[in-house]
Amino acid sequence: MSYILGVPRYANTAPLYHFLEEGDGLAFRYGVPTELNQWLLEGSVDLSLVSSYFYLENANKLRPLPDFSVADLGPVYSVNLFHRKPWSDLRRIALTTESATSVRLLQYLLEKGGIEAQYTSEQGGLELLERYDAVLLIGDRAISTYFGLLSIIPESVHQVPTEVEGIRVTDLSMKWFEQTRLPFVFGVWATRKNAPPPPEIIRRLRAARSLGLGNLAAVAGTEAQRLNVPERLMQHYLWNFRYHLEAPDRLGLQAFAQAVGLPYPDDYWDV
Ligand SMILES: C=C(O[C@@H]1C=C(C(=O)O)C=C[C@H]1O)C(=O)O
Repeated sequence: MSYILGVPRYANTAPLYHFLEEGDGLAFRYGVPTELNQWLLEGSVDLSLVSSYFYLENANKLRPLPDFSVADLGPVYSVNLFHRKPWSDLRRIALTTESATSVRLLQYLLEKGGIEAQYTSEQGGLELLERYDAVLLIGDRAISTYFGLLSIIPESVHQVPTEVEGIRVTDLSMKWFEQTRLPFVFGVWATRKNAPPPPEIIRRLRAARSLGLGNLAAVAGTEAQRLNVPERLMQHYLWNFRYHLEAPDRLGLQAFAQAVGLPYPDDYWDV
């Protein structure tokens, strides 16, 4: 019987699993974050990336690893609200079905700005702007859509446009940073509370992460090809993430819990 790891098939987690080998008691199950969240809770995966919001909601049943995250400080580039109207005029919003965290983050940011919007879960891309004021995309789809709008890849991050041909791109993580000056944690890796993670598996995960981050060009090359975007863009996208749930990230997670009215358990596996 293999230990089953829930893995999102997103470029942003590739540095963690690119060098992780299946076999020898370990198997992968791929899904989008909303699927992984449910699979972990119901027991069809043993250890998984979960949306940070889902973890906070289910903290009585789940416990995270102490040092694994998908987080960033400032822009993330792949949790994007695409819209034509200004932020304050947004009323009807189409939401990705893949995410728990960013949906809640968006609602929080709009409510905080006194904006009352209607939210509908939809699968799709920019064509949804024909029927909605805004569309929220995450992960690979958000990166591909953003790249699709750019005619050139800027030399400097300060030249990345936030509006192209009338379509505005609001990076939710950047908005969070402007308000809090803290990192934002999109995902953590967790098990069910009654099923501690085997130390040997964690050792393999940490070794794979070291290799992935140490050989980021190789990871970025594979992911750039898969998504058909330039390697330079993929490299910058990946090195911008924070994968170790360090003290500032935990503060960010705590602030997010507070923002959405959930307790912050501060309870991690000692592994
Ligand atoms: C930053 C991202 O992180 C992902 C977003 C998640 C969410 O919003 O629920 C969960 C896990 C992360 O891998 C992204 O996909 O763009």
